[in-house]
Amino acid sequence: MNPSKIPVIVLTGFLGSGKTTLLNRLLADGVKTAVVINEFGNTPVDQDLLSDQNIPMTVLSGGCLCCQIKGALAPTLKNLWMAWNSAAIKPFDRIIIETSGVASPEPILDTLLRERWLASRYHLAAVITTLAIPSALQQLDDFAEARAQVVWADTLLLTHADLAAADQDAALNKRLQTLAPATSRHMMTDGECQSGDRITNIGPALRRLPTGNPLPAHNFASISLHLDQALPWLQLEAILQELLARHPLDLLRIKGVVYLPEQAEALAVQAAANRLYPPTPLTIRSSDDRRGRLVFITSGDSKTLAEELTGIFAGFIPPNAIRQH
Ligand SMILES: Nc1nc2c(ncn2[C@@H]2O[C@H](COP(=O)(O)OP(=O)(O)OP(=O)(O)O)[C@@H](O)[C@H]2O)c(=O)[nH]1
Repeated sequence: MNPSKIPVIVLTGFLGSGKTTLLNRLLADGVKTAVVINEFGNTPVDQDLLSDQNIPMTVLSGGCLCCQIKGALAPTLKNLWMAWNSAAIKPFDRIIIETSGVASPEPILDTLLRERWLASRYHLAAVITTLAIPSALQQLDDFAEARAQVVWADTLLLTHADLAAADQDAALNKRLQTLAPATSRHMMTDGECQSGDRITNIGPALRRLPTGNPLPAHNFASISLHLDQALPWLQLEAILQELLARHPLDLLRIKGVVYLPEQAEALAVQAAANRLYPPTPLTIRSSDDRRGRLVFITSGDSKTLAEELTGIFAGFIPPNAIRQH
């Protein structure tokens, strides 16, 4: 690694596979880090899920860094470099870019490696891809983006190991042996390597240059809504479970920040691969307006889903509170 360049880690992986969970672990490892978070939905949520809110953080939402908002990456990295270069005490020693869950990493790597201004100031230290063991095989079958995330990885982190059956581990490893035979793999639970290895100690493999052949356009849509009124958890949980049951294949991700009438703190709400996770309390922030927000990512018919959401949440959302893209 060239010590005069700022290292960049690209953290990618399919929707809900554990990128933000891992990012929180990496932020706790003591290296001063600036974070660039890319979210597909136009109502960002991830920044509220980070345990450290006092770091340089840029949120690029409403599309993927690999396509719709690809042009935003270079100016963001230029601004970060200007801030870094002009500071007597360096505000960060590395950058982690968390891609959206439906991003293909190749165009992002292309920007980092081929844009001369960036390539002379930044060093691509690693491409880390998370895959949730219980759902990864299906996602690899269904989505070219999930396959691209594996193919471009230096390190594959097989997450949700605590929820995986032994035959799921074996089947996924067999598939990865074909897709990316030379790439190291590590089992993870809640952002921790089961082997005890530190993720940042895992070096990159030989890097290929991107080919410049982009994947076909994404077939995903996101719907976001703002909740004017706090819903009791039991009611919200029943609504979300019902939605997941009605859309077992196409409703790929739900995430959001909600408020309950019975509780002061906001709660992070998460569902992926048809599993609703227990909600987790977030620290109270001065900017809290006690308006909840939920983001739904679908590979199905977003118009129908938006109509369904309007019906289900009627009474809790103001008019025109649902946005699609
Ligand atoms: N049981 C279990 N849950 C996990 C593990 N890793 C992550 N999760 C949970 O899975 C859900 C999704 O994790 P995130 O880290 O937000 O996933 P992500 O890849 O950042 O999601 P997107 O950015 O929306 O694509 C959260 O509720 C996490 O707490 C794990 O190893 N085991």
